[in-house]
Amino acid sequence: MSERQDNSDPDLDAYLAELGERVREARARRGMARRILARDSGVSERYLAQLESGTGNPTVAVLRQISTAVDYPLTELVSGEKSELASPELAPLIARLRSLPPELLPEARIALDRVGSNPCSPQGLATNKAGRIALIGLRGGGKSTLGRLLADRLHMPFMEINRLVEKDYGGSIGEILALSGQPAFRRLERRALETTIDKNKTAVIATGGGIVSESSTFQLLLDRCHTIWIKARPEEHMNRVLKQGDFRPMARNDEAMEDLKAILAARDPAYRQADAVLDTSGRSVEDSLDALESLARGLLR
Ligand SMILES: Nc1ncnc2c1ncn2[C@@H]1O[C@H](COP(=O)(O)OP(=O)(O)OP(=O)(O)O)[C@@H](O)[C@H]1O
Ligand SMILES: O=C(O)C1=C[C@@H](O)[C@@H](O)[C@H](O)C1
Ligand SMILES: [Mg+2]
Repeated sequence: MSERQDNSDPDLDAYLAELGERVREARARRGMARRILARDSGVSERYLAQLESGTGNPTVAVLRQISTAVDYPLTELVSGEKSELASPELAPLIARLRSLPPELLPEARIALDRVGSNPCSPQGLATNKAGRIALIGLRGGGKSTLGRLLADRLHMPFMEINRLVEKDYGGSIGEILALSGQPAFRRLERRALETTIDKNKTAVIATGGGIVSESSTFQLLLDRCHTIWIKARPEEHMNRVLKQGDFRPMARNDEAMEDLKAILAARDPAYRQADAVLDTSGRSVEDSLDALESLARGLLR
């Protein structure tokens, strides 16, 4: 990697500032603290900080290491031109189509044609969701607290994806991320979701905050569950996460609040795709639960 030799080119300065912003956003969408990206990419934390602030002039090799670690296309990182892969609506669709065996592609095309010609089709798709309610959103929103209580009220099983992942792996989420890394965690998360959907026609499912960062897993969730985004003000997310004794996916440092806001902003377009939204800011658990129950009953009707 090379340091800037001079700063006399305003166009280059603007480009490097935008490049830094894109790296930061890709990192936030994955919920990776800078320290973790440094570990996974092999690029020093200090250099990443420089790059993100627009004062580093990275080589292509360095950008390639970063793009692999955050699993974001190198060409988009460099060019800033958003292809379909950067669109939160299109990317999961494309990922889903790519994952299909070739013999199913004609059937997929026919299904897509039907969506285009039949404005009532969302109702048809909703039947795939059966009686499953999935709660999504950043840590501390209240997915576990409210999900368990909602399941009691609706007389449904309560499933917690992170707990299923831990059971499958035989260790904590922290250990999975430290010992096996993000990609392994995302594969376990996908498997836990598939099993939960296969085994439960009705359930309240609490997901991990980062499930939206893996397009194909998120698309599966949107297709097969009624989804509700449980949100709160950034300060409340932070206070609640702190009370639980760890910071993930933020880093334990002075930038934690900045990280949290960046993660929320990067994931906002994905979280917004939920079928309903519940804001728990400044509300009691009981009050939020009542509101959640009425949203859930509305979706299940
Ligand atoms: N209105 C509210 N709704 C839900 N939880 C609330 C509310 N007000 C305060 N809380 C508290 O906030 C915390 C929410 O934590 P919880 O573990 O349920 O969140 P989560 O979304 O499951 O987070 P994670 O992604 O870490 O699993 C709990 O300690 C809960 O008591
Ligand atoms: O928001 C996130 O990126 C995460 C949230 C947690 O539930 C865990 O799933 C993991 O720490 C990642
Ligand atoms: Mg939880």
